[in-house]
Amino acid sequence: MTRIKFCGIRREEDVGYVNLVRPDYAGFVLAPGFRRTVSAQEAGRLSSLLDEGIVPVGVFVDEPPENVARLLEDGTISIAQLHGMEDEEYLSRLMDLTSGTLMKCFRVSSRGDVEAASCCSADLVMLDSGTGTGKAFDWSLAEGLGRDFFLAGGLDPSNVGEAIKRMHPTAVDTSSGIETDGFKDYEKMEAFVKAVRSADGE
Ligand SMILES: O=C(O)c1ccccc1N[C@@H]1O[C@H](COP(=O)(O)O)[C@@H](O)[C@H]1O
Repeated sequence: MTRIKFCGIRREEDVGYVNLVRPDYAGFVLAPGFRRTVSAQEAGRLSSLLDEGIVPVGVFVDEPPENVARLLEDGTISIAQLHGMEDEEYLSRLMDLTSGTLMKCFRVSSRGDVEAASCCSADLVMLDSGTGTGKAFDWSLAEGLGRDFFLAGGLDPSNVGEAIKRMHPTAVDTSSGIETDGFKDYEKMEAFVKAVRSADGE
């Protein structure tokens, strides 16, 4: 079964929707300055309201590794999604500070980005187009990646089925595609999960 990550959870109401619809992962944007940013303290509070089994993920952009490690170690998050320019040296420093799960995100605009993902030392990799822009990248660039990956970027209930059938990702990740007027939309979340399960069944 394809796993599902809903990102950009920022209100108690959103957590309520997540607990009803039950994706595998719930993402909190902990990088400062984005529309969906929440503080570490608020992420901790929201994460504690998640039903058991829904894994909290923190999204960071070039955050000092000590800060990322602290939130993994204190249980605020279980996975750190690194969405900036973090390189192998950064990953190695972070791995010295924590045994928490690391997911490196690659913004795909060339085959080189996909090749970098294939040999990355992080536990998990994500292929995306940007930082929650609602836009897809050219999926044909990702053919032959050679390892499991999370697929993100512009996924919504209308295209996630095609994405699964064509790309066979381990997990699909969405934020803009389950929002209306900038806020999480319960019906779109439900429709997204339904579209994923239907593609899995075909
Ligand atoms: O969503 C954000 O604001 C964000 C900020 C900083 C880094 C990453 C961010 N979002 C990530 O992008 C994917 C895809 O988003 P979308 O579906 O295209 O809107 C999202 O799930 C986050 O992982």
